[in-house]
Amino acid sequence: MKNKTFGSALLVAGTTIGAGMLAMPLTSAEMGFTYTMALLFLLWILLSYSALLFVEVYQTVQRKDAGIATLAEQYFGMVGRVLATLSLVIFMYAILSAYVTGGGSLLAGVLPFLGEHAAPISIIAFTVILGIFIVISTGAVDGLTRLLFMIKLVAFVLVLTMMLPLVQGENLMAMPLKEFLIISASPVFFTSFGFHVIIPSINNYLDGDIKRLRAAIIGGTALPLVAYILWQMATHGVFPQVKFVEIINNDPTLNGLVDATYHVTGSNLISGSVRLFSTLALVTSFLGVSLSLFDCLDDLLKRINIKAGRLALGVLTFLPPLAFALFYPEGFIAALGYAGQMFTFYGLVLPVGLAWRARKLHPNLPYRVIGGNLTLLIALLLGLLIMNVPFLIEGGYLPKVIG
Ligand SMILES: N[C@@H](Cc1ccccc1)C(=O)O
Repeated sequence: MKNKTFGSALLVAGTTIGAGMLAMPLTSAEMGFTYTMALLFLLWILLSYSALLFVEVYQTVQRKDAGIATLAEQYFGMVGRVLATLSLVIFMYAILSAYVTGGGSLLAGVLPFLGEHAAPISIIAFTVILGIFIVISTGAVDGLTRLLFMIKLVAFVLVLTMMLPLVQGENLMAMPLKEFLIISASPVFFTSFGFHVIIPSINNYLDGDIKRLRAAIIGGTALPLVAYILWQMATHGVFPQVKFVEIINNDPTLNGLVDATYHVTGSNLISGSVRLFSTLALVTSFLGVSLSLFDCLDDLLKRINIKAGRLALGVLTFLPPLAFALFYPEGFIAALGYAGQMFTFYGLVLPVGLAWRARKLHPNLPYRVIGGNLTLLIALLLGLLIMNVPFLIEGGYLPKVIG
């Protein structure tokens, strides 16, 4: 594979742009575009910062294939290893089960001749076909992601060329309908910028070259930011806020949004493009998360001195989400409810802790993320706040949002 840094940046962007992007406009409909922009920038900075903290800490690893849980053990002992492993593995199994279910039902839609077995067959086919690439190698996943990401980009540009000309300046001026919506919406936006599980895989893929890892992360997070801004501008700008809120109250799903855009643009092409785009968003994010889980399990097995082959690792990666999707969907839906919390833990609280310890033990590391202890503290506090937002909404302290 020629330029691995470019490929890694696309793996980051591909993992990031997933289901979250589709949920975001529904979550922020009542918030108005200005506040939406503010939240996008703030969370982009926060999550790029935490990813770069991982890069900083990766300068101190002993093996280039060390996983996040190995880093946690290096700095926080067995407690760190166990907490990191649990939050990573449960998070990834839950999100993969959701992706397998979603991908399966999309596939079943084009295979109706399978009759009553369409759903399970499609779920299995979706997983096996994509799983093969994971089992082959990271290079194979890189190749497939490049291809799919390009098609995804074309579909997205098509959506934008149809929607952006209809944007009206006054729609973008809308203010939040309730106070503190920006806080309520933060977990959905936060998870939308998530990709951190893939850092160990690309660190290994780039042979532990910190400069290239850093470049891949900066490039790979800039792309989603631009995509999210344009997407929010299109959705917030096409509809007056009252209408936008009405749409999502009638059907708070992507389908509702697609139908509404179809009415405004009068074009069938828009529904097709949004559908193609959302399918590919799901697939590229699935590829990124599966690759991450595969490497995370490898890291765990190495720790307990089990040498598993790629096929066995593939089975361990895909069998549980398949089983959940086929036999016990309630299980992963329950786990998914806590996905945001698990991600805030390993994606923000943990890297802050790691960097804090690493800076004490290795004060002269060549690369250091800007900002000192105060920045670490602010990031930690924001992480703790975002982690508690669902409880604050439940307790009635914050307004409810979709997502
Ligand atoms: N950002 C992904 C979700 C995700 C979060 C964290 C890690 C990996 C994936 C999405 O929007 O769907």
